Amino acid sequence: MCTGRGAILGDPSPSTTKYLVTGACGQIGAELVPFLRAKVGKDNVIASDVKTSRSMLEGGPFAYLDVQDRDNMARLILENGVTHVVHLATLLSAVGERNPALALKVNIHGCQNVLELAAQHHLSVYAPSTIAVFGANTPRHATPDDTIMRPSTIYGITKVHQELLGQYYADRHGLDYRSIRYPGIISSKAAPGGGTTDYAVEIFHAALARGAYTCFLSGDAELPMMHMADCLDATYALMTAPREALTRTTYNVTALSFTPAQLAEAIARAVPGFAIDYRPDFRDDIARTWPASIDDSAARRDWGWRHRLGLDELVASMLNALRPQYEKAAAEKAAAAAAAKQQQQPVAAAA
Ligand SMILES: NC(=O)c1ccc[n+]([C@@H]2O[C@H](COP(=O)([O-])OP(=O)(O)OC[C@H]3O[C@@H](n4cnc5c(N)ncnc54)[C@H](O)[C@@H]3O)[C@@H](O)[C@H]2O)c1
Ligand SMILES: C[C@@H](O)[C@H](N)C(=O)O
Repeated sequence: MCTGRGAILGDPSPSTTKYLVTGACGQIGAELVPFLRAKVGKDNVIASDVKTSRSMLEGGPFAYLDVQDRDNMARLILENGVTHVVHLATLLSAVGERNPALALKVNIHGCQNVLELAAQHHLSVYAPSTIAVFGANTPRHATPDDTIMRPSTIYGITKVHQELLGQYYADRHGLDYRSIRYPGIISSKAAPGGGTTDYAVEIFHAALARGAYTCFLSGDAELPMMHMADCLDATYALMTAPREALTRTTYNVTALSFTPAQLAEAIARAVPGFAIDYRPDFRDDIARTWPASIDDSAARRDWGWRHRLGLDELVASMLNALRPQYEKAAAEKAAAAAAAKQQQQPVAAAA
């Protein structure tokens, strides 16, 4: 049996659209799921993952789904009348290098299951790709959409596979498959899941907690980046763009590029005395193979992509979002220390 709706991503009308989001509890899903629910109604977005959180359970429908389990994925799709799959379940670059066998299984089989079921049941698919599809012999500056793709990480290899397979299903089966090659995504809600660009989130927590950060990339490792607010806007813009406006299945998208040293300087302007030092590890070697900047002119031309946050706005947004939790923690710590001191005083006086 097919659900047979022939859904297209460009038609997000609340009455016909039902999203299944895989890997929904990760850095991007934790914000994309509420964002989509605000657009199409909470019951029309089924979140799924192999882990969960209180906010995910309270926010709307949630199902356990290991993307390697094709039968369970099929059951969820058919029982819920799913029309669109947003496929986020992936092992990122650093965790992928630590466990390549698992990354191959989750990333390759997960993507194959999504695409096969989508073709069979006439669903649409949005599945992000990444700058990790590029490699050491790709042009590093203003990297175009179509260029050399010989990645050095298992993550990058699985994402090239995803891009090619998505294109294949679009060509051979008319599948509405859409993808953005995200740069590093910077956000304040969920922690990043183990990538090379994670430093650009960790640094804000360290600045507020300790006023100092030891970076696992070198100071001059320039990479393309984007704030989550821009990531959500770009994602929804591509998902809802009219199909006839699109000239490709996978688009480069970026907002800005910076090095760890430049980010640290911008943070120090807002957190006086903030200091950074560098202890590069294997992730620095990965970063050296990725683009420093991206040409996203096709996205800007075809579906009107425009980013909103530059470096200073991004830094201000992250610090404003995170500061209350660190101020609360500091106040609680001070209150606990004062209470402990008070308890000790009568003992000291009696002695
Ligand atoms: N965050 C970024 O900076 C970034 C950049 C480029 C591309 N992307 C892409 O965006 C997508 C989402 O990335 P993210 O940053 O949210 O990743 P993440 O690591 O934060 O989240 C991935 C989620 O997948 C889940 N997962 C792992 N194995 C699973 C399995 N077998 N079945 C089901 N779920 C499983 C994890 O529990 C986790 O919640 C990925 O396709 C990634 O390649 C992310
Ligand atoms: C860039 C991206 O795909 C992810 N943030 C990683 O570093 O692995």
